[in-house]
Amino acid sequence: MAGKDEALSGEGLVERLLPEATSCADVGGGGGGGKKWKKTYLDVLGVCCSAEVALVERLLAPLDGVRVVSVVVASRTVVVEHDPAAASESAIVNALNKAGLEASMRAYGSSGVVSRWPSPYIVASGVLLLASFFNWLFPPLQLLAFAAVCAGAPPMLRRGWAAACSLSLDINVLMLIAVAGALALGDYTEAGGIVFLFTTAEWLETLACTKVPYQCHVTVFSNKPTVIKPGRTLTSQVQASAGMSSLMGTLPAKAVLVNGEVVRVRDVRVGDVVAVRAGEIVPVDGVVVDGQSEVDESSLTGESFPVPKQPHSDVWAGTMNMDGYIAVRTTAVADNSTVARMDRLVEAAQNSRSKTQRLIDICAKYYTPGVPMIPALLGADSLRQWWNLALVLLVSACPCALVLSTPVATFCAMLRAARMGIFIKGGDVLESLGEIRAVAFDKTGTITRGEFSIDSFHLVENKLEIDHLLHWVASIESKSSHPMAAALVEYAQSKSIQPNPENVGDFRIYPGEGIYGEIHGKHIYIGNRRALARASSPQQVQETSGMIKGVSVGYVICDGELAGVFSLSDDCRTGAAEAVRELGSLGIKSVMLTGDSTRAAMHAQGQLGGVMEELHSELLPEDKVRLVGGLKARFGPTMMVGDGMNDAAALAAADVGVSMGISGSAAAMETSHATLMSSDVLRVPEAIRLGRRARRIIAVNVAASLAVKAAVLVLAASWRPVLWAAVLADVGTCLLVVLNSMTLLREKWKGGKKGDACRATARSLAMRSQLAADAGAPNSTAAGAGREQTNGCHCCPKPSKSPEHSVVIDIPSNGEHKEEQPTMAAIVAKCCGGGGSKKPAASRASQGCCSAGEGKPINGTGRRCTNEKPSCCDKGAADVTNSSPETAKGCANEGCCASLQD
Ligand SMILES: Nc1ncnc2c1ncn2[C@@H]1O[C@H](COP(=O)(O)OP(=O)(O)OP(=O)(O)O)[C@@H](O)[C@H]1O
Ligand SMILES: [Zn+2]
Repeated sequence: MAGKDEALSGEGLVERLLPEATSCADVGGGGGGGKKWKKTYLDVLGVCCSAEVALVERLLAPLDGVRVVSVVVASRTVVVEHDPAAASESAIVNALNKAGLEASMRAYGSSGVVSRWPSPYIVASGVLLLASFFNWLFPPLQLLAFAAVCAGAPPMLRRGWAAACSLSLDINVLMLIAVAGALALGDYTEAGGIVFLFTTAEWLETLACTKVPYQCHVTVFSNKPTVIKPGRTLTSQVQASAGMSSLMGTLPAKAVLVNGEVVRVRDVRVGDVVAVRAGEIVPVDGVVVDGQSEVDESSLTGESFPVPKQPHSDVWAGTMNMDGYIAVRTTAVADNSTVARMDRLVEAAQNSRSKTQRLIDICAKYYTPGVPMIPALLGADSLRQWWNLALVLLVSACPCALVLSTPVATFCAMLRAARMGIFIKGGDVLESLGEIRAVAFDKTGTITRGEFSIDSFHLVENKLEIDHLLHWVASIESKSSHPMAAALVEYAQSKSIQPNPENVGDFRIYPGEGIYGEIHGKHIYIGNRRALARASSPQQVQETSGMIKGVSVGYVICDGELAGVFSLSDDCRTGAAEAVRELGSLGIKSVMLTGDSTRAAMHAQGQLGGVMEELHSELLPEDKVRLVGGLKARFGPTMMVGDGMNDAAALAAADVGVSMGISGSAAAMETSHATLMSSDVLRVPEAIRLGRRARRIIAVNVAASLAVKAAVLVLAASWRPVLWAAVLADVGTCLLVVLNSMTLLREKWKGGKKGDACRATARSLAMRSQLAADAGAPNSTAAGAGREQTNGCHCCPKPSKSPEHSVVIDIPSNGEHKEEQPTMAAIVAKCCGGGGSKKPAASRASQGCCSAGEGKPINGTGRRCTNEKPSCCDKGAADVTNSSPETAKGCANEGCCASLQD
């Protein structure tokens, strides 16, 4: 990990992309000569296409004290890293404004607020042009068209002049030449028309580009914490939390420590405890240490329902505390918070160019100088016609629409993805998404929840005391982040054995095998058969084969002797089967790659209803890489979805690597090309669909801009060159391209369908009931739900409303709302194994209904709990052949699942 960080900063990526929040930090580091570098964000409305990028760079580079300039065309943002002592912000703004680029400092948190009204130049030129049309009443009115040119041209002149000075041929210059030509021909109306059309189109385009997500932010969130009124629906906030690039702006500037002290968010240190009241935005990433509440995480995960929080829950900066009070112990400083990291990624993504875009940029470079050469080749009847033709060609030489075709669509698609809780790290990734032919899923933590429950834990030959062994195992596992580790620690705790990680020495991780640690002088390995083979004699390996049956079996080897054996199991995520089926309907192959045992892979496959086309188990990290390579060769572009350390290499090797969840492993998130912010696997097919749509839209954009250009040229050459038509075609296609790209944003997300609401309710309710139970509320225990309810509930209560409505959750204003929930919650908790809550394994097991089971045919009867049912009840029947008392309780599953089969 350290090596990775170095590699990143070595490329200057981290440094280049310091977030807004750090703008005052000294990032000079070495070699800065004591200079304080600052990052300033500017809204530059005059940035219309990539042609202006060079202009901005040429304008700012000569300024003393400016270090790095980056331009984000799609959002019209210029980011300047500078030394405020040498180059002040106003100097930078002035330099850009001298060229008419309409630059302004971006206020903290706001972004690109464009005036809704056209500038006075546009209005004046429009009115004058209109008046000139009445020249049939009074011929001198013709001169008003000339006045219209004079009124509308100043902004064009300023920008064109700046471009000309830096020897670049941008659209302003082309248009000005056309206007001058029309005036020279005495065609005042035509000249006035060009000026008016061009300036109006520019304004409309700016409006379209900037209107989209940002304004919602500015209006809904302010830097001051907004108090959400009871009864207000969440959807407005969902719409508001559109783009991650502007999410940083929602962070409060100040945080309140529990002792009442108000500090700047930047000054909050790791380990500080901050107080977050109802309606406030969580200012830092951390862990809840006190209080309970529901938090709206839609800004990060795209999931529009509140997530209950209680002590030990993780919370993230930028999410909103909706009701209740929580005290949060910080786990990262503001600049390192998830939202800050995502912000940097999004910015980097916007700067990176996709293949298509690079190709188009190259073509555009030759296109502009190439087009005006054509009239010479065509030949014209008269000088006047030649001249007209030349002007039309000149206007058509602007590749604006072509250049805009890709970045605007990419930008909109990435915003759309961000709203769905998918972070895509660049246009290239988006393009690859649309080409995916095969998807490889990791099992643990991706297809399954990664919340194991221990089905059995035995001593072998009773040489040791179980309490001692459990204490050692729990102590060593406390140092591991593997999902199995958490289950083993919880299991020990449920037997009142507390782990003592401080006593563990020489802790080691063997990828794909297990872990090792030394405690109280004992050398202990915990892991699968590979670990057993590593730590004990081949004879012992032989003896243990078939000794215990279970989904996943683990061994504890103490000083070279097998001391304990345990079995554990994990349940598939809700929606996993549906996601794979949807991928199938898109013509995409799905395979499972897991480091876990073959039995575990089969078990998961059973829960999924056999939807996976291939299963590969007992893989080492390098095997996953090899298999991803194989998939690429066999099927074409391949996506890998994974969560763990053991997936990092495979994620990097895939065409698109997708990491799961903000709480997934950091290594996976760093190496992946995209991140699902929630643990919803259904977003995988949705992301692919979005990628395909983006590709289609880009293709339409490119085709339309080329076709319109071609049509104008053909018309001009074969019939009559009409200058204003050429201008209209040019600016019109620009606008069309922008509007077409924006359809990517507008469409409602349909991916969740019925499952979305089901899960939302399930998770939220199950955890609420847990909260209520903890608080000792009456009639709220899971055990309170009757059996007949269990049978009748078909596992997850179906939402009664349409999916679009069901994500609108009214925020309860008082306690009444909560009181009617426990019964529902109890049903959900009972049926759906806790609906994803991180409950202790023991309590999950006690819910009986659908907790851990076996996908294996029951006792040779050939009956199998196959599941075409909603996947929250995708739990197999119990393996009744297992004589272990711990697993015998699994028999209870049979009843529930069997009843659901009918
Ligand atoms: N901390 C641990 N404690 C016990 N066993 C472990 C531990 N870490 C790994 N193992 C064993 O090694 C196996 C492989 O682990 P690995 O992390 O490669 O895959 P996984 O997470 O189980 O599955 P997947 O590849 O689907 O995520 C596990 O199935 C488990 O048996
Ligand atoms: Zn995993």
